[in-house]
Amino acid sequence: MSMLSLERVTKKYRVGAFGGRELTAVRDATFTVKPGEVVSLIGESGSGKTTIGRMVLRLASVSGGNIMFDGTDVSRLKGRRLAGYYKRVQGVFQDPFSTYNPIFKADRVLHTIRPTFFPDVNAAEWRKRIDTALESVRLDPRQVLDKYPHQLSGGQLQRMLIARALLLDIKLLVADEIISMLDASTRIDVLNLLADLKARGLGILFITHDLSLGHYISDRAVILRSGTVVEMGSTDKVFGNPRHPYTRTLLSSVPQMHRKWTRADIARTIDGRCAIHDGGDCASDSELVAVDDDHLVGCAAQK
Ligand SMILES: Nc1ncnc2c1ncn2[C@@H]1O[C@H](COP(=O)(O)OP(=O)(O)OP(=O)(O)O)[C@@H](O)[C@H]1O
Repeated sequence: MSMLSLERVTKKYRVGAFGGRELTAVRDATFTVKPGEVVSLIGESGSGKTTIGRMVLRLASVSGGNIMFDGTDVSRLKGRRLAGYYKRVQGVFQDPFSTYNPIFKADRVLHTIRPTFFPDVNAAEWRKRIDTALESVRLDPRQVLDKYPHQLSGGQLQRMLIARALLLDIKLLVADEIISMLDASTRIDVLNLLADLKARGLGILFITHDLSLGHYISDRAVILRSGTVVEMGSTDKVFGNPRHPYTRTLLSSVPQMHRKWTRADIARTIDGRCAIHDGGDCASDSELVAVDDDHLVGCAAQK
């Protein structure tokens, strides 16, 4: 059974002077994440990836559709049930430095969750759990505890945030561009760590603009273009036999690892052939069509 399930999720923001205009950041997004599955959410800058992650984490409201976690509508959770949700679902974001307050020691992020989530666990037991969580993200407690953020590397801070998520015994991690800012060797370490966590049954929504990273780690890929899912399915199929011209454009630019996608890249995809209406009229269908088992593609005219 799917653990996380998005059903036609839409997000509209009010923008412009006095909020007079509406911007649809995400339109009808539908996909799932199962336990032990890594799903990559891939798209150019501004395609709505972070907005989806924020809605899953309840940091942004949903304008339409439903986000279900283990059969419960996430947007209806309140009070203790919402706290229970955050015990199972946590996010880690791009810039680890911005998550830490420079005036406090970094391990404060590990200590402060005890009173909120585990008031019955005593200090000695909590300290043991911290050591175990740090060791499972391959950090040596003696090297990282009692240090200020500026005394630790970006990779160590990022791992400490993952350890924080593990202390909560989460089932789903929303990882939003967590390795883009790390150097190449640390990036591989953190990817390997995510692979370990997945092997232990953690579901991961891995948000990235970088297809090569998405390919490396994920079981399934969801390709977002301007807020709309244009292609999704098993990573091997989406990457091995991309059917949407936008996915093809993204893939053809893979060697430029850290480049962010621009409007011009999107415009170029419109010249490509549509996998659904090959040679015929593109009708801007909003439904994705199955082209293979676990491989869905949208009409190339979709905006
Ligand atoms: N709070 C907000 N108010 C208004 N518009 C917003 C807000 N947050 C995001 N947007 C807009 O929604 C769209 C999607 O943004 P989002 O940050 O989700 O994209 P992204 O794919 O994560 O991009 P990036 O890779 O650059 O982080 C963009 O057009 C963005 O400008």
